[in-house]
Order: sequence, then structure tokens, then C-alpha cells
Amino acid sequence: MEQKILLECHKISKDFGITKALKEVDFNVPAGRVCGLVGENGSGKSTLVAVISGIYQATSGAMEYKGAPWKPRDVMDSQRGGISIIVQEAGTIGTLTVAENIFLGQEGQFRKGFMIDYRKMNAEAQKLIDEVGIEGIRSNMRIMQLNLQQRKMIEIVKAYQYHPDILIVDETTNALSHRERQVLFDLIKRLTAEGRAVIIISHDIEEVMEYCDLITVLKDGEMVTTLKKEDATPRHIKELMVGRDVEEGFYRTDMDGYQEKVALKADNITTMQEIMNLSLELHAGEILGIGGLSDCGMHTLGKALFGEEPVLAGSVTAGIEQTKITDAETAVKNRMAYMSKDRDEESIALSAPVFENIASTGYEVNRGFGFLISRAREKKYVDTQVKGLKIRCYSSSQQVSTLSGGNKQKVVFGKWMAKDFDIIIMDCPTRGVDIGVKAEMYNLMYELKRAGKAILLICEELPELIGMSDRILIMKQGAITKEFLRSKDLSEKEIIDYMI
Ligand SMILES: Nc1ncnc2c1ncn2[C@@H]1O[C@H](COP(=O)(O)OP(=O)(O)OP(=O)(O)O)[C@@H](O)[C@H]1O
Repeated sequence: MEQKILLECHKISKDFGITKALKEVDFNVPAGRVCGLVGENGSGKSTLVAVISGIYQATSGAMEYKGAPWKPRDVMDSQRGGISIIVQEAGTIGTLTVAENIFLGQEGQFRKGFMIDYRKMNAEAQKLIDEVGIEGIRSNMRIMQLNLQQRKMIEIVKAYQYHPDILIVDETTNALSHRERQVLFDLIKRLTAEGRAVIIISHDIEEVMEYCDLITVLKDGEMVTTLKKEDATPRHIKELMVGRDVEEGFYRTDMDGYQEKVALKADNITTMQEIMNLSLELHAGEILGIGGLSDCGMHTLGKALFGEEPVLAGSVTAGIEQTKITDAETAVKNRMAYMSKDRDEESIALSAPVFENIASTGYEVNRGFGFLISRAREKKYVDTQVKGLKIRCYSSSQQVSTLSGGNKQKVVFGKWMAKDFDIIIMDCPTRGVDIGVKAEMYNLMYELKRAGKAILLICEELPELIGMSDRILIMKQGAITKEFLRSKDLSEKEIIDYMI
């Protein structure tokens, strides 16, 4: 049965200076449906939903929502009208409580004379948290006490509080663990059952195929097509996105081993939170995968190994001399590198250009005579990464905050790939990047392995862990529960049993 159309976008265009992010895009959102938006990094997905939700005004084109013209002035205006968005970027403030974040800009409803009734605000926030189905977060906690995925869950509550007719979920699932994803998809099912609609942006094509009724493909700012789920296959969608046939299975296929030499060692380490008496050895030429649910401690482990999280007992040692790693500076001196999962907060300088971000890891190697930096050498250092990773920017002087999400991630990747290191800790390195670039990143990781580098791959995607690792350590409640060796027969199911 044909569904009533809630939102119609006619010929929407959006220019940012010389960048034409959207070119006359037509897009419809029917009631009771989940609409997927897919496309390569920088194809215009976030810009389209930003126009729909009032973050940006379109350069030209028109929208109609429930039969009336739709032109929200800003996000608040859009929320009041019935369209809420969970943005890709971090959308919470660390120093405020969960409840204050949820009701930011809406505090007036809790005013009692000159005061804010925080007890009532906390109770209302808790009610919403419970309604969404989130466990383990209290409304009076400070956001800074929460990890990235928990903060993302609060953004879901923030968007949900308006009981929107259209909920937009921009690249949210890649920040969430399996359990949290389920909470979000349960919420989406409830909303669509009530006749509301959801727009999901995701690079996980299998996820899009599972949950979306309609799938719209964008390419270079243009709408390619909209397919019904029953008419789509993952391969066809990928082909439409990239513009050519995409090979399935882009992981390494070899069964090569790794060297005996230990590059990094954790000996019985315990941290303030999460890690308890954990030991591991990472070898030269090895990709050691670390998997588990998001609260298993694997992200903290990455930080602890790089000296960014205090180790209360036990020790971390690295390099030929097995130097004790107590802080990030010592880690870098011992030829270690670290890519954090929390891209915007911990991995890049958003307000700086692409050039400075990548060049920041190369001051030593790009030095000419004395302390002067060789501009030519530095330019080559940056250009190699921009070209190799196809970072979509009008020039390397573009500010990183104005890049698309996946292109920001490429900057993080490029900045570390440019540097010469022996050991790298990668926490969710392919988060938010499109399939073409993922393949390129996997290739680079394999090249690093072959060159004898030691790679610790912290990852929530089991196919990636299985496809890339020489060994996999599964963690649960801060400890290692199982070790798997590289095998062609290893299945996701076998691993999951040790995660939950
Ligand atoms: N504020 C801005 N200023 C300048 N350019 C911008 C701005 N916002 C987006 N762009 C550009 O518009 C283009 C489309 O970006 P958009 O974020 O919509 O892509 P996307 O499809 O969501 O990509 P991703 O999958 O990487 O998130 C990119 O080239 C991006 O650099």
C-alpha cells in the first residue's frame, strides 16, 4: 500500500563557496517508513539532512512537509515543527549533566520563580532515558563521566524528547556498540509503527538493507536513484554509490604469520576503570585484533597502552629495549602512534586546516637545516596522504571542521600513515568511511604489517576483525576471555559467545 508522503524535497541545491554539495536533489519521505541515505564520503548526505532540519538553508529548491511549505529557520524551529536530527558530530556538553544536556535551551519549562527545579528536570530526563530503553545512565550524571557511545545515546534521547514525526539519524550507529544499536533500532521500529518516519545515514550497507524500506543513493551531490528494499542488493547499492562494480570481500586473504619479536607488552595491567590484570603481547609484523562489546574496556586498553590512561598496577613496555610507557610523550619517543575512536575530541584539530593536521606528525622528518621546516618536504608529506586517501577538500588549506565526516576520518588516518612508526594502536580506524576508502585503508594496514610494523586493531565490527587480524583477543569486563588465531573458518557466531 502506498504511504502518505510526509516530506517532499524538490530540486534542493546547496553551495558552500565553490563547493556544490547538493545539486537539484529530489527526495521524498513517506509516513511509517525508514528511508536510508547512502553514498560515498562527501556525496552530500549530511548536507541534505542539514537542510531538512534547519541547520543550513538551501541555496535553491523547496520543501513541503505535511502539505505545507517547509523552511525551518534553525534546528529548534525544525524540532518544534516535528523534524528532529541526531547529528554526526558530538552534540553534548561535557561539563553539564545528562538532564541539562537533554533540555538545553528548554530549561524554561522547569522554572520555579527565579530558580530552575532541577529535581523535576532530572525526573523528566530519567523518564525519557527509560522510555528510549537505555540502561546504566542516570540523568544527574555529568556528560564527561560518560564514554563516546553513552554520549551518543543521550543525543538520541535529546532528539526523541520532541516525539518527532521525522527522526533523522546521521551516522550514529558507527559510534554505538551492538547492544546500543539494538536500543536505537527498537526505538525506530516503535516510531514507524506509530506512522512516523526515520531517515538513516549509514555506511553499513548490510545494516541499511536490514532496517530501511527505501534506499536513496547520492553521488557527487546528485540523487542517483531511490530503490525499494526488495529491489536492492548490497552489491548493486555499492555499485551505484561508487559508479563501478565493487568487489566483495576486500580484506587480506593471506595466512602469513608474524615475527617472534615482541614490539609492545602489557604485563598484568590494571587501570582506574575497566581494565583488571590484563596481559598481552603484540609482535612485529602482527595485526592483533581486540574485540568485545563497547563497555568491555577495549577503548580504555588502547589509551592505557599509549600512556593516555594511568596504569595503576602492572606495566606497559615497548620497543627493542622494552622501555616502560608511562605517558604519551614516552610512547611517541618509542615510535608509537595512536588513533583514538573519539575523532573530533581527541584525534584532530577541527579549527585547523587539513595541511596543519597532517603536517603535525612530521615536524621531525620535514626539518631542513637547523630547526627550519622544509616547506617542499612538508608539502610532499601532506600531498601524498591527501591524494592517496582521496581526501575530498578544495585544497589542503580547507578547515577540517568543514569536511564531511568520512573525510575527517581520512585526515586522522593520513596524519598517522605519513609518520614513520613501529607500533600503532588503531581504535575503530575505518569508522564512517565509505567502502572504497575502507578497502584502501585495509590495503595500507596490510602493507604496514608486511613492513614489520605492529598493529593493535581495536574494532567493533567482527567481519573487519576476522578479515584483518593475525590473532584476535576478545575482552569482557576488562579482561581477555578468549584468543582466536587467524583462520578461514572462524565465524562471527563463535566469537560472539565470548563477548556476551
Ligand atoms: N560548512 C561547510 N563549509 C564548506 N564545505 C562544506 C561544509 N559542509 C559540508 N561541506 C562540503 O560539502 C560536501 C558534502 O559534505 P557532506 O558532509 O554532506 O557529505 P556526506 O555525504 O555526509 O559525507 P560523509 O559520508 O563523509 O559523512 C563535502 O565536500 C564537504 O566538504
